[in-house]
Amino acid sequence: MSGERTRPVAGVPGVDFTVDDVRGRFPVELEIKPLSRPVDATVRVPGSKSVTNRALVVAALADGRSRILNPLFSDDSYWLMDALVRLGFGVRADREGGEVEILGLGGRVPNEDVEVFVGNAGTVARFLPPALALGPGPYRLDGVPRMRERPVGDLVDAMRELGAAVRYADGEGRFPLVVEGGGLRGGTASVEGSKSSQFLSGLLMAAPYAREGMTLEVEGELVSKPYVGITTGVMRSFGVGVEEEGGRFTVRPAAYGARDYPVEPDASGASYFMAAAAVTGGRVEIPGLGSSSPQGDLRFAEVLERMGCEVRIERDRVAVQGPRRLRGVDVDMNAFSDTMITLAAIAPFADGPTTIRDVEHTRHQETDRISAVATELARLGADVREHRNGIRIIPRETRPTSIRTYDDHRMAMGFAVTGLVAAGISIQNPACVTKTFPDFFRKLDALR
Ligand SMILES: O=C(O)C1=C[C@@H](OP(=O)(O)O)[C@@H](O)[C@H](O)C1
Ligand SMILES: C=C(OP(=O)(O)O)C(=O)O
Repeated sequence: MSGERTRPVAGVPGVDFTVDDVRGRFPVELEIKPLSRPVDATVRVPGSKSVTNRALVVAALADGRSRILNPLFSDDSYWLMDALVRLGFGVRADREGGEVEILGLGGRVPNEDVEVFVGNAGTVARFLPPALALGPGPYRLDGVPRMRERPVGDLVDAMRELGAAVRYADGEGRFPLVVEGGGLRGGTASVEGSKSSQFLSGLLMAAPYAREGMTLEVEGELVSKPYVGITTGVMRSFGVGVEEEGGRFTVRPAAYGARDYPVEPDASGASYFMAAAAVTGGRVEIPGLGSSSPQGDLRFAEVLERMGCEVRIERDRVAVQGPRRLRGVDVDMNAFSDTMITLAAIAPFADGPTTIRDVEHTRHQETDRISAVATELARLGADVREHRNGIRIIPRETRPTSIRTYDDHRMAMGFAVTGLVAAGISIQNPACVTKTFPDFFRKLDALR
């Protein structure tokens, strides 16, 4: 699992392994051998983490049986499914068949007095508390040690404004939390958006079942904006509309309808393979991801285009052809910062500096990402300038390096792409990829 702490899990019917089992199959360190020729591949990436975990929450709140098709099976979705089982929802996963069935209870949470473990999944940590306020409670939520450092206070403040009884079981502003339950009054609340968009998304998904409906006014600059569009899109698909006007989101009392819901491939996961095409001057095609995708991380393809790649985004696929020489870029990645590490990891091979701006919020994620990237790029030989909210990378010749990943899946996946072109790269603790992409190294190996 993502982190050092484990605890007994309820187990998800149809999933016959634990997160620890999967992690145990990885070596302590993995050497990445450079490719002997440019990449030329069609890569099927797993279902989107963000869409999967929204669909699971909304399906549990809907009335009746839903099937989530092509869901992501990884630590982050496992912890959500495990939580739903503990809470008393009917969940049946079929990994081979690529689906999860959820029996939703129309806004009711059946079990009281439940302990929920969220791992290091921001989506589980921030999406469940508002939904749990609807149940009888109490619900105690905890995660790995890093989750105890990640921000949640802005969510708790907004929940309290909406009439939810929620308290900190340990330190103020941090996990673990206790949600007392008893229903959600709703009404108007402000929610701070500058640390994470997940607070707003979590509140919106529970909003239809608040007695007075909900109006949320975003305070501060909302980071990772496209994720809110993913939230409202999933809600709309399950029959509930969100009115949005100038940073004000209104949801009227309503009920989700159960349905079959297909999950599109994960755009953040796809970024590593697009980057592989870019740095090797090769070609990669990602089927199933296309121009109508709500995933902001698809904008990474536009960054590659600015770096000299030829990019085609069609209705149901994305194709990237790498250039002979990659250009450095200056880019604001606030809206799609999960691909920041992917860009940083190929920046050493551009013909000039790359500047990544406005990503201070990534300091609160799996690790302090700006600092982790700066440290490892410097160890790799690049000339790096770290700023409070960004980073500038000036390419220099790379040297063999054992990359530390700080238990951050994106550090492991990003720098594995570096290893496809630089000699002597190995990845420490490669098992951390199980957070969102357990199969990542097998897919990377298939590029050979
Ligand atoms: O809502 C979501 O699914 C996510 C929102 C983003 O988080 P922040 O809003 O905290 O930046 C993103 O980094 C994360 O991987 C997934
Ligand atoms: C920031 C990420 O995850 P989380 O959902 O835990 O915030 C991520 O996947 O890059």
